[in-house]
Order: sequence, then structure tokens, then C-alpha cells
Amino acid sequence: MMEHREYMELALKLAAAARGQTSPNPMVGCVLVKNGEVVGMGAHLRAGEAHAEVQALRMAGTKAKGATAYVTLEPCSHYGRTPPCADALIEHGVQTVVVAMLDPNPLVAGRGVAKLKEAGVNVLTGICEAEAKRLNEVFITFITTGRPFVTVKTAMTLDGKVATYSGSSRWITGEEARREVHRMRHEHDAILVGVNTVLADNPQLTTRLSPGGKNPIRVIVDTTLRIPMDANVLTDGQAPTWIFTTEHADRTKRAQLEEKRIRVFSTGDGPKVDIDCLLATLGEQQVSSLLVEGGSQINSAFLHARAINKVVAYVAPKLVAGQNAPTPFGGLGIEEMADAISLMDVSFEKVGNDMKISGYPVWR
Ligand SMILES: Nc1c(/N=C/[C@@H](O)[C@H](O)[C@H](O)COP(=O)(O)O)[nH]c(=O)[nH]c1=O
Repeated sequence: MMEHREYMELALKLAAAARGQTSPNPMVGCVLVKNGEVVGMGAHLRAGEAHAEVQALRMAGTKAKGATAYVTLEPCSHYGRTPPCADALIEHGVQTVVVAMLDPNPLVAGRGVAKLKEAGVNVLTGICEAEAKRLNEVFITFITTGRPFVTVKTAMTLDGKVATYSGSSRWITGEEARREVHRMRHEHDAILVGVNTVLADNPQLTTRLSPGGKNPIRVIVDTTLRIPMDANVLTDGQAPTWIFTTEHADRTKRAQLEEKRIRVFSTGDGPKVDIDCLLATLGEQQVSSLLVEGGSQINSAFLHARAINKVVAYVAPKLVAGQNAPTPFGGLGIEEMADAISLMDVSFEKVGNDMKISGYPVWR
């Protein structure tokens, strides 16, 4: 007999299958079980389309009556772009609803559960809650702060370099790791690099490696608009490119860029682009997840702005040495080792011949 946990794990797997497709909505999965038999399954596939519960109820039909529903996120109780799921579960006669986590939106948290209970439905909450929260770390951050969840991704040699002293960097990591990075791009609403990376690598920042996926919005941090007009990100038409600059930028250059329908945002008259302001602006533009691919100046700026939610570092078993070779985080740096930014919930995973280390910075 499958336990509550096993059915919820199945619902979580269904939810995760739509990773990268549902923004700015969360990933949600639902499994309907009756007398020990799965009678319906569903996942939310795209914002504006049917919610997971509705998909599962459609599959179950009349078998939903008296069934138990396992849902990875509290059923919605308000009219968004689709009718409330709590009502649909009640109308189909579902007897018990097992919920992994309550809705993180403070405006609706607990309302769906309350509606179900008022209608006489048994409700259990907190089954696989930690896994459900980890799965929707992006949605939770975005809905509670209004800013994108920021992941800094870096790739370095074993001796901590992101390029040789001459700037050569292709490639540090192997095919598998780079393919995985392109999947990360698919999963993110936007990808950010500094203008130094554009000058050094002329990157495309698109999701090209198999199995492909959507191209994120390309965000370039460029304090004085040094970006070359013939840069790939300005000419390849593969994805929107937004530039964040300051009031110090050359007005003619700004007009040239805007003529090419490049969106240019100024974060004010500070010496550098204000990361806080950049994130607030991206949030207003409904960007719920941001992949920062450096380089070292940008990564350091995000670190000093305490604006990193997650770090994903690929370490390749290669050595290039060079005291002038750039490292993942540049800038002045932290003076005392005791003040180092530690990561928590760290995972270590071999990807091809490279080591992937992921974790969540602990901001004291
Ligand atoms: N050099 C490497 C990376 N380099 C990352 C950035 O510095 C590159 O400019 C960016 O990925 C280029 O984007 P593209 O044009 O779309 O391919 N990142 C990696 O994971 N492994 C590397 O070996």
C-alpha cells in the first residue's frame, strides 16, 4: 500500500516535469487515489493553462468522488486566470486532500485549505513540505519579495580560474556540464552578464545545446554603455536583450540602442549599476528567476549586494595557473576568512568529468 509520502513524491515528480515552462506560476503536481488505485494525475504546464488539480480531475471523471487528492501546493481559492481549484475538488466530491505546502502568497495562504474544510473535506498538510518548498524556491522568493530568485552559475578550473591570463576560456567544462547549463538557461526567465563578458566572449547566451528549450531574456550590466553595436546579443535576434546602465552613459549610444529596440534601463547616477534597483526593476517586469553567468566583477557585485540566492559552481579537473588569470568572484573581496560567505544545503554532483557544487549563501 503506497503511503501518503509516496503518492506526494509522485505528484512532486509530475510538477517538476514542467520545470522552465510555468513562470511566473509555480510548478504544481496532483495525484488522485481511490481505494489504493491511482485514478487521475496532472501537472500545471504553463501559466494561464489548467492547474494540476483540474488536469487530474479531468482524467478521473466520476472516479474522483470519494478519492484522496495529493497536491504539491495548496489548491487556489481565488479566481486567477482559471477558476479556483478548491471549488473544483469540492464539486467532484473528493473526500480527502493532502497538501505538501501552503500557498506562500500571504494574501491567500490557508484560504484554500479553509474552503475545503468548510465543505467537509478532510485536509492533511505538510507531507513532503521541504521537498515542495525546494522545488518552488523560485516562485516562493518571487511571490514573497517581488524580486527574481538569483542563481550565480560559474565554471572554473581546479585552480579556480574562469579563463587563462590571456582570456582564453573555451571550454573549461565538458559537454555534459555545458549542456546542463543550457537547461538552466531554459529554466530561467533571464540571464545576466557584465559588459566585460560581452567584450571578452561575445556570447549568445541562448539555449542551444540539446535538448534545447526557451531562450531567456538577456540582461547586460553596462555602466557606461561600452557594449559594441555589433555584439551577438544586439544583432542575432535570438532573444530580447535588456541593458542596465547609469546616468553617466553616453546619450547618443543610448539613443542608438533604443533605435534598435533594445530596452535600456538606468539605475540612477551612482558610480556603478545599482544591483538592488536592477532586481526591483526585473521583478516589476515579471522576471521571477535570474541566472547570473558572471564574469568575476558582476558576480562580486551581486555578492557584495547580498543578492545571491543560490550558487552553482562547476569545477573542472584542469589547471591553468596564472596570478592574473580571472577568478569567479573579483573585486576587493572579504578581508577575514571568518567573514567568508558560507553556503548551506550544499550538494556535490559529478557531471561528466566535472564536479558541480551547489548551495545557498547564508546571509548573516
Ligand atoms: N567557458 C565556460 C563558460 N563560460 C561562460 C561565459 O563566460 C561565456 O561567455 C558564455 O557561457 C558564452 O555563452 P554562449 O555564447 O551562449 O556559449 N561557462 C561554462 O559553463 N563552461 C565553460 O567552459
